[in-house]
Amino acid sequence: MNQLIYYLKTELPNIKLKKMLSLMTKWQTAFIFQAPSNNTVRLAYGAIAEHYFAKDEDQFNALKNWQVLLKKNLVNIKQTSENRLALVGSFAFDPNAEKENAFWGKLAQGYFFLPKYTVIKSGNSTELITCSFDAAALEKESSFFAQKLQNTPNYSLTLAEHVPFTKNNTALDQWTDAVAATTDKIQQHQLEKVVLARSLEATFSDAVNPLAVWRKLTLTQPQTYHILLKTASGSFISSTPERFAKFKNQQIQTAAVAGTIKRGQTRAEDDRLGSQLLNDHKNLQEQKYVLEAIGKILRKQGLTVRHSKRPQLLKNTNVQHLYTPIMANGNFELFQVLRDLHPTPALGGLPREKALRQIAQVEPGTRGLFGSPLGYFQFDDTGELAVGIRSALLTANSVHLFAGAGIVSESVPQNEAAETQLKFQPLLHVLGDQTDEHTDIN
Ligand SMILES: C=C(O[C@@H]1C=C(C(=O)O)C=C[C@H]1O)C(=O)O
Repeated sequence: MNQLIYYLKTELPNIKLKKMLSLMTKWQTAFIFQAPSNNTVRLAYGAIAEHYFAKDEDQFNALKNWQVLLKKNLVNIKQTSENRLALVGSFAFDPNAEKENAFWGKLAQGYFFLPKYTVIKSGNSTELITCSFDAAALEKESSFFAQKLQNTPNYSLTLAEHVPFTKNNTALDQWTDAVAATTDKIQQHQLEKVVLARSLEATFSDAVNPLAVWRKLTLTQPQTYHILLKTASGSFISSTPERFAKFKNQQIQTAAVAGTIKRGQTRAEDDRLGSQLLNDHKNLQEQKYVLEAIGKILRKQGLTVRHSKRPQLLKNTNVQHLYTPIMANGNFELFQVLRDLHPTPALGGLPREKALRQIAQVEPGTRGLFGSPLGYFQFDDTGELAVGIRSALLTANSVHLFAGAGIVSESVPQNEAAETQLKFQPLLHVLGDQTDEHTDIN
């Protein structure tokens, strides 16, 4: 694509998020990104340019090349100083995956797009960035869209259309067998850690509305990211607690998130479980593998790496994790660092290639976007990506949920199954599931 793309940034009056969501129902391609405890929401409507990764493509290199090409063709018609135009979307977990799952459709290999309209809402200030191939039409398109936003009715949160639903969870026995076989291999020192995932399909009597699911997740999971990638072939939604990378000039922030226990019913029980986790050998081992691997990768790129010695707790509504924020400074080639980091042993394992082979062998299908970096790349070389866990693919009446757990030598298959069950809870709850599953893990 060698056409010039003109863009214009304007400030909008204060508009409610509900209106922004409401307007989004009309767009086939859309994206929303909100980081934890951050009052900034990025919303993208429509694609003016898009990139589906090809099978076996080096996805990080492909995105880099596409970004460079677009950058050459972007024209800021007002030359306003700062603007936050960005490519938005998701990579795939394993572009070389041989198995397939038809439900991923065109999203299987990952997808990024340049939005036609970008709305960034930070508190009371709202910015609109409009892109067009037609410079003469740009101002008109921008004000027309702004008007539509203001005149749209508030979005209703009704999820009634989602119930009742049926779940298909038959593969659980197969999954615990895979965990047992993997634990054996780890005990025989063939591997150190492997993260195994399983999926669950929920079928509804009616189409599931991805925007209602996104909104409900923001209300029930306040401590996580809230990300939605909406396309004609399905919507991927993630309420992940895990940062993959937040980057700007000379700095990358990432995190080791690994090691999990349930939340307590009371404050005292919750504290007890938290301190149990902070002192649990098996979970500390999971955390250590991730932290050391990330540190090693960043140092190899010549970066100075800083993090605390001991992990802290990251508390979500249904689970608490061991968590170590990591800061790296220095000169770096962004896409090289991202390629080297993915997948960290929080989603893949150690040693990486062997763990990925084990995953490919025992998991029944492809992970698609589950566990992949998803987020945005601004053209000023800043941006943020999260790890697409606590996630689901929504296609018409059907929702495929995914959850994984880190397997190490002390893993007990039933406990790992319970851990994945807990990780399904946030989405199941939002989808209207009332059944009380057995979710004990210790
Ligand atoms: C794989 C998932 O989570 C990952 C595995 C964790 C663990 O094994 O303790 C914790 C957080 C994530 O890094 C998931 O939620 O699906």
